[in-house]
Amino acid sequence: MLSTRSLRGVDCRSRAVAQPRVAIGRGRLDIVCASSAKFFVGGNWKCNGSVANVRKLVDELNNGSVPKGVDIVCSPPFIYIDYVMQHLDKDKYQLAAQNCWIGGNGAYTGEVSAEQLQDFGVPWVILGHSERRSLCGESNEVVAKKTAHALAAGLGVIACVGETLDQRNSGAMFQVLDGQMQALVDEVKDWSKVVIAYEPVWAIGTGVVATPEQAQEVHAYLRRFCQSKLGTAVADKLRIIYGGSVNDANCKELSTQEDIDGFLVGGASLKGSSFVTICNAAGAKAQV
Ligand SMILES: O=C(CO)COP(=O)(O)O
Repeated sequence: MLSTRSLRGVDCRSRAVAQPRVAIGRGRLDIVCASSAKFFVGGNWKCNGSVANVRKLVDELNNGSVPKGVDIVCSPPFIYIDYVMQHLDKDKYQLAAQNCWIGGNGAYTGEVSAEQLQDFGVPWVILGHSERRSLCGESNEVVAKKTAHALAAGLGVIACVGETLDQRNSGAMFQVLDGQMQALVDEVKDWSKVVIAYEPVWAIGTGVVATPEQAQEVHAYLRRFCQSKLGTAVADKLRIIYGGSVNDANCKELSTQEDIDGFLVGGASLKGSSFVTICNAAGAKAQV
């Protein structure tokens, strides 16, 4: 099936935009792309949960009706991964870790390697979340090297990027995103198992969600960045998902945006019914 991605006005910022395969009128440049990329919804449980409420959440998720044709990934804290793997309905949900070590196994106390995740059957890992960047000092280069290592170990990577409010307000947003993305471009050879999560730091856990227009502007920018660096084929297939105060009330409108290919959900992923609703909103777009 073919779908259309639009680059409104082909902004700007003097970025080279790869030649579209089809261009049609009204001042909009429409790029026809193969829509083999499934919508993607991740639930990042962060450092939340207890044995009792992880059990409850797993039950709620298993009882929920979620659309086929959407990749849905749950990311519990490491300590609950085994339980979740044993009990979560594998026909509906996949698993992700929230981090992994930058290299292979060895004397790295407290770390979990990508090889161990792969060995244990965890197919995805979230890397470069802003909480790890700010609280654990992970630089763009560290995140990129972790990403390359995890991909080489066979995992899929949800790589997070995003600006702080100060960076946005001071006009440094695109420069910050460029730095985060360029580090990935420098390290990653095969993008087929990468999902980019745009998570503006000011929207994470604040209840202040980006407007659909704000999110779309950045998603389109990130796609153009990838077009110019990696080519149209890679950029069109790359899933760029949005995270930051996504909930069951705002997900539908966000999902209608052209370049929003899914969500990375924090707080609302801890409530089974909300997460299931978000997965279904995404499913509505996936079936368009
Ligand atoms: O950080 C996030 C997902 O990784 C978003 O968190 P919230 O949905 O709680 O804002």
